[in-house]
Amino acid sequence: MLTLRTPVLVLSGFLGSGKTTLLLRLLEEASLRGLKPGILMNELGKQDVDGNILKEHSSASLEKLLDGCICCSKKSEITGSLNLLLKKQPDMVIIELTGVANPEEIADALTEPALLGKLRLQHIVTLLDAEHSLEYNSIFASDKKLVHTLRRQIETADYVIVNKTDLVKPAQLSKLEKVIRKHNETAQIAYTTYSSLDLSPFLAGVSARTDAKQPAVKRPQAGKPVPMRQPAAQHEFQSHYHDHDPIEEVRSYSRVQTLTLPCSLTVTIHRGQLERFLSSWRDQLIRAKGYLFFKDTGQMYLMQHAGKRTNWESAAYAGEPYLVVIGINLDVQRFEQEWQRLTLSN
Ligand SMILES: Nc1nc2c(ncn2[C@@H]2O[C@H](COP(=O)(O)OP(=O)(O)OP(=O)(O)O)[C@@H](O)[C@H]2O)c(=O)[nH]1
Repeated sequence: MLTLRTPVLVLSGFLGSGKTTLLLRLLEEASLRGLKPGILMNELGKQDVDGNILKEHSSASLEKLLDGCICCSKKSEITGSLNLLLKKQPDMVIIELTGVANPEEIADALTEPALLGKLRLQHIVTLLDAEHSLEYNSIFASDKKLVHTLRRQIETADYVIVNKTDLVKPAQLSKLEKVIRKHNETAQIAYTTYSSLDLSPFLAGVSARTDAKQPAVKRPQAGKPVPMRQPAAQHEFQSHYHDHDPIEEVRSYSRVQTLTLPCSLTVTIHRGQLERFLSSWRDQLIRAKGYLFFKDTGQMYLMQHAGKRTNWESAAYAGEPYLVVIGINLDVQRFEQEWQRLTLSN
């Protein structure tokens, strides 16, 4: 049977940048296209404000992770929530992150064994508040982790939406564009009010599983659609696409790629070799992890590689070993070739 992974659209951006406003527009557009999205919402507080707004506007399936950031305290719960959503067979999953979440952590969570092969990261969309974004670095200077997270929100996005343009002068937008380009040369940039833009790119390739019609959702506050700006590097951006799974039909255009590589039990590479291999890719690697069996110790290990560090833990995992790699603008083809060379020559 042909199994298609459910496409995932991640909405990131600092508090108040316009994520929920965009989500409501996406739900409206999805409804017009007869699509049934599932939504995972994460809020920092115990009060589910956005979830309540959403319920008023749409009947889309909703899972909530309240009172903690999805990429920190709630990380372990993502798998359960996404599996619950998947039971409702959505045509796509939209994840709205808290303002302080790092989207790469979500890419990481999607590679958990319980989700492997079920979901495909399609796009990471980051919203920026045109009025305040430029001030964040100085306002939050003492909070290095937050400054890093806000930068990663820009770096990992394949679409950056500069929202609330009604509140600023054009000169502010030029400054913002320079900052975006400093951190991300290839993302498509759109300038919007009330997150209003052509949403086709986010829903392209998503098709309905059932004939079930979703009730229409109400429009959020009106704003004129602003066409998506096509940067000169668009062609280059799209060429980063790589369809790893031959039976996969839904393409991913995300800058963040996830690769799952088999690593047969008969392979006899050593841990040091694997560490050297991963560190040779450090410029394009965000994370690598997997269950790997090493003949020299006769032991299965859970390997976690992040930054310059690789941790090994013996594991009781009894399935087929594999390596998951998460990269940014990763040369996927070359990575696969080098991986094959390494594992075949041993
Ligand atoms: N003036 C102006 N207000 C906007 C615009 N877009 C959104 N807003 C308002 O800004 C507020 C925050 O918008 P949301 O969509 O809730 O932002 P968010 O990113 O989901 O916020 P958090 O849930 O706090 O992370 C709401 O009151 C919106 O109506 C815009 O383009 N211009």
